Amino acid sequence: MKKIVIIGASGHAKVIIDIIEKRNEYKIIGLIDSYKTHNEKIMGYSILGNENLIPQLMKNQEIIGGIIAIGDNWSRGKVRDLIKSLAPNFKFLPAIHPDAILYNKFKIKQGVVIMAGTIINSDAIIEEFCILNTKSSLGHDSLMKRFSSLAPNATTGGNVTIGKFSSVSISSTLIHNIKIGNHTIIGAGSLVVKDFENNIIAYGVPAIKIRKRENGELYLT
Ligand SMILES: CC(=O)SCCNC(=O)CCNC(=O)[C@H](O)C(C)(C)COP(=O)(O)OP(=O)(O)OC[C@H]1O[C@@H](n2cnc3c(N)ncnc32)[C@H](O)[C@@H]1OP(=O)(O)O
Repeated sequence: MKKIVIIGASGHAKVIIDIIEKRNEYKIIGLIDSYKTHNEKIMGYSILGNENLIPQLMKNQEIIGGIIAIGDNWSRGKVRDLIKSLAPNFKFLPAIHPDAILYNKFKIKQGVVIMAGTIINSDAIIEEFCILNTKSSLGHDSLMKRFSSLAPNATTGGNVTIGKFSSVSISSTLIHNIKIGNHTIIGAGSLVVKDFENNIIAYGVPAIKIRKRENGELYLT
């Protein structure tokens, strides 16, 4: 079985480890994390070190790549860029739960994570490194741009666009034809009935613009 690492050691990483174990396609040799203690164990897997260790693991342990298990969209992008610069041949694998429902011709791109109970409907496009969290639902003909995410139970109607690095938070609903700009956060439990531009936080029922936000501002603390 091909060997991989998981990058990240949070609760999100635990859910991804469970997906990999269920699919039984890759052997996880350990976790990569910059913040947790070396050799600390998560779900039985040791933290091996930080991203700088990856070139050595590719050479000595023959890992082929791994999955970036970082929920924050901006941080996931930064870590992807770092690994790409350290190890250009590292394969950024997807993690797709066997109980996700994907339309027949769905194309899986690198780094995409799709969790249990998610539904992706016909002709929806999901770009690289997006997360579709537990029981989220993406409507037909919708587009999720790179590094965007749907939190658990987030739902979109058909023909929706979610911009780069943007996040639709837990249990929010977007009606059909909505367009969300880049780096925008739709807060938890919102009902979105109009478009929102780049770099804002919006929430409520119906959702309204609350304030501006900078690229990379935290939203999962
Ligand atoms: C598996 C997983 O766990 S995946 C992660 C799941 N979690 C999520 O999706 C949550 C994402 N985060 C959110 O939705 C946050 O509420 C954010 C990012 C939109 C807003 O966060 P902040 O700007 O830090 O808001 P903050 O917490 O300081 O609250 C400010 C005020 O807005 C209110 N508020 C914050 N979010 C919302 C919301 N979604 N709806 C209504 N009111 C809200 C707060 O109650 C507070 O009100 P108050 O001033 O009267 O006390």
